[in-house]
Amino acid sequence: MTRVQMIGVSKRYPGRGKGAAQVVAVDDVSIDVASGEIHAIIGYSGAGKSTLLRLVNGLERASSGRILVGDDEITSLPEARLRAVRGRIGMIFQQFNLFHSKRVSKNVEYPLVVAGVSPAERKRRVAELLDFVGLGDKAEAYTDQLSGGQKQRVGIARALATNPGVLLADEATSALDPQTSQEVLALLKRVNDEFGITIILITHEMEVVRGIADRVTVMDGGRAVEQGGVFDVFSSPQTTTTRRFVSSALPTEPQAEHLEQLRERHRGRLVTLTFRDGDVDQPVVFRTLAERGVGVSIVHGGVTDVGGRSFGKLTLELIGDDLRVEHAIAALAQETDLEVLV
Ligand SMILES: Nc1ncnc2c1ncn2[C@@H]1O[C@H](COP(=O)(O)OP(=O)(O)OP(=O)(O)O)[C@@H](O)[C@H]1O
Repeated sequence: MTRVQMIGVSKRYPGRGKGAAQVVAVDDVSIDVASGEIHAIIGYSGAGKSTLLRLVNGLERASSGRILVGDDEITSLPEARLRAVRGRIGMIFQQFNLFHSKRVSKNVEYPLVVAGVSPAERKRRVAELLDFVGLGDKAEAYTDQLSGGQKQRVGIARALATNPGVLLADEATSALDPQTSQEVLALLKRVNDEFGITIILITHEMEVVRGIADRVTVMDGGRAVEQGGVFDVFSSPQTTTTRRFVSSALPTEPQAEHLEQLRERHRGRLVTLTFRDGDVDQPVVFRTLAERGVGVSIVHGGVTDVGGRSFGKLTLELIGDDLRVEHAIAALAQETDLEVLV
């Protein structure tokens, strides 16, 4: 069980070219990842995600701030000690980073050879790991004979070989099709559930966060701009970056252009209701409208699952006499999160 603490971490690179300003890739980021948590770091290209991950496993040194992995302070360890600590930090990559000319078993065995494990124990462990990732029958195959999903399974088996307390995943499912991506995410969830391994995954895909993460940090321009439980962050986004992510994967209110089209087809009043994990009883909404003699049709939105809780935005067209519609809106506004689209 391993906690990972990043405290005020920054990484600055010298500017490229004479007189160029330095690049602040990571800017005063603090993230406290609890032992056994799955923490997603999300952000667009250039936000500083990969740099932060390289600082956590000590591949690069932070310019300032502290990083602790369990009891080891990565930011102050000499290189020789860092090598030992890296054995307790597994890592998987978007492009899998396997040895293509080697058999699957040799890829998985490699970290055990480096760690000086005996041949008999290596053989036992490799068989156990390949069984765990569902590739027990592929031990003698060459990795370039495998599909993308199978290659990532080999990557996961290799990352687990030395029993790490933490697994770092760098865009681990970005090169995979949606179905295979879901299978790999399910495997990562098993790694977390069965071995209690803390997982930090960086991604630009909302589906990854929505599917398996407990908490999320949103990065933008090197800074952590939002942080918290997945449901809390995505159901009430505070920054433009988070809102853009949310709108790519969760139901939203119709955006300006779409709203125009909706108005052409729907002449009644348009309102958007937000539902957060059962805080509003949907039947109550429809009963309130019916009791007030207001007709309703759903014109946009939906309800979906975020971090195991339900979240939705429904845009409704309210149809009927103006006064009745006004009263219905006033009544709903008392009980729900309602926005009148003007
Ligand atoms: N070695 C380096 N030297 C100079 N600048 C760098 C270096 N590594 C990263 N950067 C810069 O730091 C910023 C953050 O890059 P980083 O790769 O960490 O972002 P990212 O969020 O992981 O994006 P991507 O998903 O595209 O990799 C970028 O502006 C990048 O150009």
